[in-house]
Amino acid sequence: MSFRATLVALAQRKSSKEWLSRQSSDPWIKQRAQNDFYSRSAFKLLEISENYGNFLDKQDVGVVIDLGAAPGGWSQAAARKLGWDVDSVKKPGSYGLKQELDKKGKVAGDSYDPLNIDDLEKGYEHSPDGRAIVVAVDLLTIKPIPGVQSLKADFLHPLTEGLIHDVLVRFGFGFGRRKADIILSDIAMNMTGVAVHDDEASLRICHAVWEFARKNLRTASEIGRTRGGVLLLKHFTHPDVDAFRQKCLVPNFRDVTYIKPRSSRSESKEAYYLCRGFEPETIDNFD
Ligand SMILES: C[S@@+](CC[C@H](N)C(=O)[O-])C[C@H]1O[C@@H](n2cnc3c(N)ncnc32)[C@H](O)[C@@H]1O
Repeated sequence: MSFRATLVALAQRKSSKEWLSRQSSDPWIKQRAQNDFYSRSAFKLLEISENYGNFLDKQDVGVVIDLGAAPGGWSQAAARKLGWDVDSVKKPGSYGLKQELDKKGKVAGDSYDPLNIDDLEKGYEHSPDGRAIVVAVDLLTIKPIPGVQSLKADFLHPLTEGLIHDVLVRFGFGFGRRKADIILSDIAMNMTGVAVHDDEASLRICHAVWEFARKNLRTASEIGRTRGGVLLLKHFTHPDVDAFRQKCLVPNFRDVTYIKPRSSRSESKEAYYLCRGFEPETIDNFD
């Protein structure tokens, strides 16, 4: 092995050790093992809900939309709060995955199809316990989760919003429930390392999620609670994000709170806006 290759190998070994040591001492990762969540992010959501009025526990919540949901920790945590239970599931399935079959007719894998039109599958049957639906959207496949209808799609694709409505109608939540009580966005795009580009991309996602919420979130008055209509939005710190908060979020929600959860690594630039009590200045109909 050359001197340079040895150095690289040593550096890799050192960073692997650091990573392993961080993983083994991370309380959230230990808790994940105990609670069987697909990701440590589940604890961020539970922590935020518990610290801010237990918005996931409200009995009137009928629809939660989880954007950027893979591998599925938030969706799992939300579905469990909404009364879904692993044992109550009758039929596993998912919505919108384009599965590819091999020559023998066995599932060989799945692929990304932004339209997801031709491959609707029957999802979980409703549990007698589950009182609400979670619609999870991600570019990546989400393993089946009780109470969660997964949609493998690009949230930024113009047709994805229609697909989300389709899921809501399909699973029995009808016209009165075509809007969400809670919209969660933990979307994180792949960072390029070029700050200007990454900042722009992250702000673009914030605007897109806000536009989606503006049209698809139930208002506090429709729900009948002053802090009803919740948007939890991940963002990455940079100078323009505060202007976005002031312009788009503050005038349309009763409370907008900046949150850096304990379970979020301190070195990470990520933080959240928790927006409660949706009372938009103007409401558009999406029909
Ligand atoms: C931090 S992860 C989400 C973790 C998730 N909340 C959990 O609890 O498991 C961010 C996700 O955003 C997704 N994402 C990024 N851009 C997206 C887009 N345009 N549409 C849908 N999902 C996207 C990524 O694929 C990734 O799975």
